[in-house]
Amino acid sequence: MSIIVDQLTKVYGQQRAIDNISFNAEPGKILGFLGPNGAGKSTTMKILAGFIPQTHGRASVAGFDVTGQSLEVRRNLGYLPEHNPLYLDMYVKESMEFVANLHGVANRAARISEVIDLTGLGVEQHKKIGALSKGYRQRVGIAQAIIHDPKVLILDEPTSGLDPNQLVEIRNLLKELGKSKTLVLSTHIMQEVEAICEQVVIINKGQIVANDSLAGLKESHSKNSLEEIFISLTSPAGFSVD
Ligand SMILES: Nc1ncnc2c1ncn2[C@@H]1O[C@H](COP(=O)(O)OP(=O)(O)OP(=O)(O)O)[C@@H](O)[C@H]1O
Repeated sequence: MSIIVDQLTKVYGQQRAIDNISFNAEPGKILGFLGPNGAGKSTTMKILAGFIPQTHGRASVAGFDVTGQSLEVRRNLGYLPEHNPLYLDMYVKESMEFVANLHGVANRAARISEVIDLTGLGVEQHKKIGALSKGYRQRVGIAQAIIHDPKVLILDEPTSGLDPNQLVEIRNLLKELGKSKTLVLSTHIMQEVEAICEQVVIINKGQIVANDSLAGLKESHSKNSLEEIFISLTSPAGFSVD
């Protein structure tokens, strides 16, 4: 397993943002990490990326412990944080060079143009990031996450802000990346999960309420769409879709 989350808990002050959660992810099976606003998705992803420490429990990425082996974790992980923080004053290509340098990427120039092509940044590559539209900024974030060709990708809402054409392109890219890599992505777009994810983990109020294959989840809840299943598992008591 390339990602192992084992009884992980994060407490902020009085609040348990995630509460004793466990799940695994493996290469070749894109895992959709779903949950309502505030459920604990970003918190979990930040712990996996070594950005914040957990309160209890363990997690590993590519066989390395996120607490004790964070350098090895970073080498093997591409992470797109929520809100995609970028240096707005940098030019697109300059920012790619900066990140490629940090990772010690070999054949830098060739790899940068390969990733610019893969993420469809070609036409915008000479602009400053601050001058890009939201969708193109999102592409830069994805490009930076994959520049070092990591084994594991954790992408927090990678398609947020994309128009329908861009959505299709980026989904195809993610699908391609997910064939060989371990890919976990969070999204609020159920259609996206249906289109590219094989595994689904749903978290609600810090606790896991579903962990199954997409097909298995549909079979065990005699509901037609993932949206209906999501609502039945996460909506406040008394609300359901009929
Ligand atoms: N630094 C922090 N300090 C205190 N509470 C926090 C902090 N970060 C997150 N939380 C709380 O932890 C809970 C989980 O937040 P998190 O960002 O992980 O949710 P999420 O599932 O990613 O939500 P969204 O879909 O809205 O992005 C929320 O109630 C949030 O307010």
